[in-house]
Amino acid sequence: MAEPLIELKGVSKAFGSRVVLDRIDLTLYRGDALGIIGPSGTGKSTILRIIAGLDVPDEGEIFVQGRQRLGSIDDVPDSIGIGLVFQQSALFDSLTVEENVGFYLLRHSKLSRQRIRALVNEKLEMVGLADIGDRYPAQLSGGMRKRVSFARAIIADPDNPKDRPEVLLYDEPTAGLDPIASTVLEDVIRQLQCVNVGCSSYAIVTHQESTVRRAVDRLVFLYEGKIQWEGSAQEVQTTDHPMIRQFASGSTEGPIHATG
Ligand SMILES: Nc1ncnc2c1ncn2[C@@H]1O[C@H](COP(=O)(O)OP(=O)(O)OP(=O)(O)O)[C@@H](O)[C@H]1O
Repeated sequence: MAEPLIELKGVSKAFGSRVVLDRIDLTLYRGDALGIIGPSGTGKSTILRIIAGLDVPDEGEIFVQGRQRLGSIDDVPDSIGIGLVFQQSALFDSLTVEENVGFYLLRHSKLSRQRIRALVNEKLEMVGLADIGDRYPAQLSGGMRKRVSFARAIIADPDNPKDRPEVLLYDEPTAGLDPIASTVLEDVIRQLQCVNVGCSSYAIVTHQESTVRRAVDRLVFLYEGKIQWEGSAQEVQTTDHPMIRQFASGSTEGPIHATG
């Protein structure tokens, strides 16, 4: 049995009077490629923020490698690194792509500029954007900016293994990308899981069928604050669970109510 890295037990979260998560139990195991799916506004990003320690639940417990986390990441650092790849790509407009991707290493590592440049180029190549290091964000398409911010999120100091998160959380990494660019990122996500020893598990929030197919092994379906269904990425195609069938077909008829 794989080692549980992060466990949410009875986790609830409300914003004002709106209960977004209602006593959720969810475990992320070592080696997991977990997909979190569900209609918009059902709390998928909130779960990622709670796992990352950026948000604190109103109720429930969180265990990281069996040890209870008390408070947020600012209160007590976790025993493992957890990285969150945000949904929105916030690049610095006044910096080049190379400076954006190398931003963290330029400020926080002892690596030479030359080494950082090589690492930046490697990451840009991984996301299919070689040779754009000297451009500025304004000169890129929205999809390119998204891939640059992805490259920035996965760069780490190779001389400092602690710098590389063991758990990566992806919030809609392929949203708005064309099918080929999506495939490139889905492959990178898998590659990071398999190649880098320290980066063995991830959870990914997605609405893209191709991302579920290519980058996910296990899935949970979230609706009305609860995990309504759990299964493998293959089972999502075959299950007769009415919510999954409705969600997969995009029908407005069924147990899921369209929200604004
Ligand atoms: N900081 C906050 N303050 C108030 N409400 C919030 C906050 N964060 C999230 N919410 C609300 O909580 C609900 C769940 O948001 P969340 O972003 O987790 O949903 P989601 O499932 O990731 O949605 P989507 O698929 O559209 O990205 C939404 O109704 C949202 O408006």
